[in-house]
Amino acid sequence: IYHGRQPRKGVGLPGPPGVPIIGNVLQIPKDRQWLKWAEWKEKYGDVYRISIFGTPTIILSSFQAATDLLETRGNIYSDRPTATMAGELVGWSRGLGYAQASNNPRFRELRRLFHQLMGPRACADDNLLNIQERENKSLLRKLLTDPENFDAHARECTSSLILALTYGYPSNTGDPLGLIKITEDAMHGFAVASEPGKWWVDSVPALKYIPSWFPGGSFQRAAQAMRADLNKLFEIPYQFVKKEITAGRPNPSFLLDHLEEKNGHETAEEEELVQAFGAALYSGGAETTPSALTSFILAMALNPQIRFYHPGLPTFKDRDEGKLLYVSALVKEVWRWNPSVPLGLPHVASEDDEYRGYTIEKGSVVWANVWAILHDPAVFSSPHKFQPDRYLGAASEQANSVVASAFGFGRRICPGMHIASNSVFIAIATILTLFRIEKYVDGEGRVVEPVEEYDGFISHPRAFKCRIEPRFEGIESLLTSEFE
Ligand code: HEM
Repeated sequence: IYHGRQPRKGVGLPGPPGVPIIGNVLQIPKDRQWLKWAEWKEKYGDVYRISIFGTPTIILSSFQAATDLLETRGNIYSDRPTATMAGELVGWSRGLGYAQASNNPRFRELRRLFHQLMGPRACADDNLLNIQERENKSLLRKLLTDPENFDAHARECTSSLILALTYGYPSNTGDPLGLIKITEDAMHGFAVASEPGKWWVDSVPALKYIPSWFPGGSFQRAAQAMRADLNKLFEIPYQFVKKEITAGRPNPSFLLDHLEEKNGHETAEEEELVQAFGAALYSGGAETTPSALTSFILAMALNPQIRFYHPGLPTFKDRDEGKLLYVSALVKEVWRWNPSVPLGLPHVASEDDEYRGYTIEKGSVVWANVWAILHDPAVFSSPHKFQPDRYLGAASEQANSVVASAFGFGRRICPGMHIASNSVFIAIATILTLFRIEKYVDGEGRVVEPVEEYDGFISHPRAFKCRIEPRFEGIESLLTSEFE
């Protein structure tokens, strides 16, 4: 771990030399930074320091270091860096991901709402599990009728689930308010505004005072358009529920419970907070779960030897009775093989700290290289291979605990991890039961190897083709009757 160096007290961490002012910026690729950072681990150890425009930036590349700092000393490392573009200018700092934790009642309140809607207890509740099974069947039906667009279906079904849970918005009536489009537009803005290195204003916050008409001010126009999309996401679903209440036909939902509890006495601040909560659900969920589902399909196309049989359509009840251990192992391997958030989200040191004799200054940005942790050959042998059985059997304890790193660490750990685990679990169990996933065969009978390539800060397999075919006849009627 120390790479032979003895830690010395009070000194700065090792790291690649940079240049004045911009530091190591030019050495970091625009895409898949985690690979470069994993390379640097080999040279500088599992805790090293780089500089981004003068900001000390600490990269943690082992489970030990990430848990020591971000969990054990979580009170020091639970803030986020200020994100000028996505957070301030577009407005996502009203949600959770960009909120500061220290002395921020809003942070605690948003985490509490997440816990209430999708904490471990809520995610074991039959009502929620039934909604997840129902939304999953809609994914299965789409795969049956239009298998080529599996990627789009995974996205739509994730959005539908959030809309159903939060607002009771029905997914089987064709999206009359166009909410899926509204969420997609806002989320596109979130992804673009959050792209590391894309916006100068993130590195030089004083640029935020440049007006939009000024040369170089085009980022302000981009921010305004993205902000307008975000405002729609705040307001339109919220107004939908209020109208349904007035019309006397609201579906059960998180927001309905909340409004009933307030009984017409909601303050403007409470209204804004609960709207921000709805948007926070998307910011965390809309890209990640579909990325995991698409990674799963890619893994199956690349590993046709993986098979799974279950009599009838698997349910959460089967899981809870301990019948689907192999599927649980598959889910974990999906988290590990292509972690959806390979660098997690950045944490900030809110005071000076010392670790292994090195100094970490207040204000340092701290990233856990989740990808490197999940591809550490000391924990996961042949880390590039997709091998679900690494979580089964006597020697699997370490793999089982380290794989949770896919959801981050400490006070900022992903609050959607239980619902995401449910979604991916039920999708994998049922898809493998009903469908064969194989490599694509072109018009001339040639097998087309899917290429394993990824894009984005939320890492998503690049578009690839495969065949998703029913394993047996009569799936349609099975799904329809079960659905009804
Ligand atoms: C494939 C599934 C998912 C993965 C791999 C994932 C991973 C992560 C990671 C690594 C973080 C950063 C944790 C840290 O700072 O240490 C995070 C934060 C977050 N996730 Fe997830 N996530 C997933 C699904 C979801 C879902 C479904 C939701 C909501 C519906 C969600 C909501 C959030 C939110 C709001 C945060 C920010 C929390 C905070 O800053 O306090 N995530 N997630």
